Amino acid sequence: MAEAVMHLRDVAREFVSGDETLHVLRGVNFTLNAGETVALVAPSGTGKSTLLHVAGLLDHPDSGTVRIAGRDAAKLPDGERTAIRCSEIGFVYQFHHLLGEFTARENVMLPQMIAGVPKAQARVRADELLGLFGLGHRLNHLPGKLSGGEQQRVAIARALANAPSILLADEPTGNLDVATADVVFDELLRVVRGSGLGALIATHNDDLARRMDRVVALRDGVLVEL
Ligand SMILES: Nc1ncnc2c1ncn2[C@@H]1O[C@H](COP(=O)(O)OP(=O)(O)OP(=O)(O)O)[C@@H](O)[C@H]1O
Repeated sequence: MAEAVMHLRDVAREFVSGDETLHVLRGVNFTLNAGETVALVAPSGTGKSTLLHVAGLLDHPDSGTVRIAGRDAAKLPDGERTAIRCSEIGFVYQFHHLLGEFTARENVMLPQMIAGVPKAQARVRADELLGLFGLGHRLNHLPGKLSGGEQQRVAIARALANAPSILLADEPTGNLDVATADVVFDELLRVVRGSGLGALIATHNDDLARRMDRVVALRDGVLVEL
């Protein structure tokens, strides 16, 4: 049986605005297994980012459990949550969010160095990851000198830098033109499948969703399997 890398149970999240309460997540149950790719689909504004942020330990649920690496991370103190996030979770956003004053290589080295990896080792891993995305000739380029597709490839490489067990991605190719999105998405799936981690990837694109192993949809605050 596949090993679960993440387990969400009865996860709820609401936002209060004035005298109105928006129940975005109403009891999400979800298991992500090692080695599987899962598409998260839902109309805009229904809570995909909220769910990814709670699953990625960037936000707290109001109730429920977020089990990662055998522990309920939702209830841990911030320092321990950060440590789990750093070692277990890679996050890719729709916009690359690379640090503009650092080269592609340095952007991929940084999370490793924050995790305590020696500089020389971090550099080897950065070069290896960027090579997997065909960027061996762009190592010393600043993000501003890269194309949109290249920037997003660097952001994906950065998310994988600390060899996480979970990759979470929020519309990772949503900001690219259709042809580039197609290629970058296939590269992402190839590298993810080659590394054996579990990936939950939000997308509005049905064609991209179909390339993944499973598709789940967020409907009225709960996840349903499609
Ligand atoms: N911090 C917040 N405070 C108040 N409301 C919020 C907050 N974060 C999100 N929301 C609301 O929760 C709902 C879900 O937002 P979320 O960003 O998760 O949607 P989404 O499905 O990711 O949308 P999109 O696909 O457009 O990015 C929206 O109505 C949004 O306005």
